[in-house]
Amino acid sequence: MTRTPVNVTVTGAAGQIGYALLFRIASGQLLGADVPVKLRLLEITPALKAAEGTAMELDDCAFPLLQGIEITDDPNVAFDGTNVGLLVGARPRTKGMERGDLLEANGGIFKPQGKAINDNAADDVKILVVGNPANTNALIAQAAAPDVPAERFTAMTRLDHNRALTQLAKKSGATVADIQRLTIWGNHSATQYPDIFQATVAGKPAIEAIGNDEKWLAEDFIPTVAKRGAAIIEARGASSAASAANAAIDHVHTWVNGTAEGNWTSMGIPSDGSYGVPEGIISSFPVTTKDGKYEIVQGLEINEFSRTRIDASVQELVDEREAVRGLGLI
Ligand SMILES: NC(=O)C1=CN([C@@H]2O[C@H](COP(=O)(O)OP(=O)(O)OC[C@H]3O[C@@H](n4cnc5c(N)ncnc54)[C@H](O)[C@@H]3O)[C@@H](O)[C@H]2O)C=CC1
Ligand SMILES: O=C([O-])CC(=O)C(=O)O
Repeated sequence: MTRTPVNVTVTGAAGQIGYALLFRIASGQLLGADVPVKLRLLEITPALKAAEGTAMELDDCAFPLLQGIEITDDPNVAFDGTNVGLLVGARPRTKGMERGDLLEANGGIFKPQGKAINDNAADDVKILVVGNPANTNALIAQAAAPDVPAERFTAMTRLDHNRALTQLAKKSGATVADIQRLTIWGNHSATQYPDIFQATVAGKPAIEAIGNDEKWLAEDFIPTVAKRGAAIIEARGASSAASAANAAIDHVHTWVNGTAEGNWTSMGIPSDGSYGVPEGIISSFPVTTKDGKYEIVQGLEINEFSRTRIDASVQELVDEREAVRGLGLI
């Protein structure tokens, strides 16, 4: 193996998503079956021992691509030379809690981590924020990293995208592989808007594939996707973990390796003002990726049904930005 290993930092490594994520990274599913990796695990001091346990298990897998594991409670060490940073560590939402409740507690985590990324990461660093509220946590980290290009900070809405794919596949009697051009717009929260108006199912418009059932769209599909996180908490007694880890793998893999011709994905990215989304907020958009870069899909027609819902979710992001500004976090 002659390739230089890629440094991948995972925060919250001893948590439930960390446990579902690290083994997949080490086995080559994040970056490719021929890309060696070095892992840096960041945890809070009381969780270091648990992180060590996970590292022992990683050792015991004897992954050929895994060229080192470092465990630390110091963000400056964790992000030293980082090429890919997965910011997972945060306080998960528990029953009855909305994401807004988490802004302040998690802001205190993402500001110092953004600074550590700014001061220590590799020039090509790519950041995915998973920890909730993911979009605004990404904004906080980005604001603390003025020397890193803003577009390197992204937030995860791929889990929402994947959830929407399956719901649409079930309704239309197709498989997820038949579906293209689905979009999640806005915030990773209950206001998010999963948009099927541009989507196709086995080549035909998705709206036709669901028998033009707008009632299902408005009253079933959208709330099911948008509130899936809460439904998982209700069912499992804990927030989604394996599916979240899977979506993180998908997000970074697509960012690095590209979208398929004719298709796109959804990523939370800093808005450039496209589709009337205020510049600077980290909102989910339809994006294509190529050569490690992403671009917002332009020129889509947004109907009235979609416009209202995109605007509502974007407004929530604007309000979250105001809230963290008020707290001095950006
Ligand atoms: N964007 C998305 O689609 C999803 C986001 N999430 C979010 O992901 C986050 C993590 O979820 P879980 O792994 O289930 O939580 P968890 O509680 O099992 O693990 C979180 C870990 O983060 C660690 N941590 C806390 N503060 C830290 C800090 N300053 N530095 C490093 N590590 C720190 C904790 O010690 C803990 O081990 C939560 O915020 C959750 O809401 C979960 C599912 C989907
Ligand atoms: O809802 C939560 O707290 C966890 C999460 O983000 C999700 O499953 O989408």
